[in-house]
Amino acid sequence: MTRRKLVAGNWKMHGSLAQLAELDAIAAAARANPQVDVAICPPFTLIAAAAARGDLTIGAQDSHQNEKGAHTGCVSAPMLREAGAKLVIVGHSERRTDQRESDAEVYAKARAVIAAGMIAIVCVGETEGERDAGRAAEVVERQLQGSIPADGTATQLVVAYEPVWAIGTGRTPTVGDVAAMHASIRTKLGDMLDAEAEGVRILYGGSVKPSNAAELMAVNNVDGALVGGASLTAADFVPIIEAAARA
Ligand SMILES: O=C(CO)COP(=O)(O)O
Repeated sequence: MTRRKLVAGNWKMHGSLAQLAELDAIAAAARANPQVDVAICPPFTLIAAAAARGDLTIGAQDSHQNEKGAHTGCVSAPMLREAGAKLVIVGHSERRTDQRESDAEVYAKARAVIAAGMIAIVCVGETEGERDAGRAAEVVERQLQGSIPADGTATQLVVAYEPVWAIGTGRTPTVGDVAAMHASIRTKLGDMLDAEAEGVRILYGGSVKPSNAAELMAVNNVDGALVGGASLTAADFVPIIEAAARA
């Protein structure tokens, strides 16, 4: 099956109204490469302004699992949808660490995002210690088992494999290690989702840059990228979009 590649930028806690000017060239690159899906996930405060431009798919970086309620400081999936978000990252390792999010919470958030009519990008990935101990595949399989809704909503599901030790470090796994992990994720998704697993895109994330994007995007079962630092400027992000388009 051919899966459309998705290149999504995660701005994390970066950006400003002024920085939305970067979206001019990013949206132009998205238009010039229609075979690739492109999205930017800015902080909550910028979602509405970014989406109002109308020229680029905009997402969010987290969602509460409930639709509404007494949860000071939180934002729900229907609120994100109303602001213009089309997809939501859930279970990023920074939230699993900083906010101590469990697989069960990530599962609930993914379900909320899907129920609100958006795409959930569910992040998984091992720490360096887990990889060194030979447990990377086992850890990722456990995260998938606990965080992925397996109830017939696979068309709104994307998985992002982000090895924690590769995020923001400039280090990446070997192409062989990425291929092995993405194949093992595909197999696990097959166990959980049956035939629908073939349509689920598996993104690679962690120090994706213009210089390594082409080789990463060419790996079997790599259906795009979740990009942090290199998504903050069009100068870095556009070549990654172009590499995905050529892969
Ligand atoms: O965490 C990431 C995307 O969600 C990856 O971040 P970097 O691309 O900055 O390594």
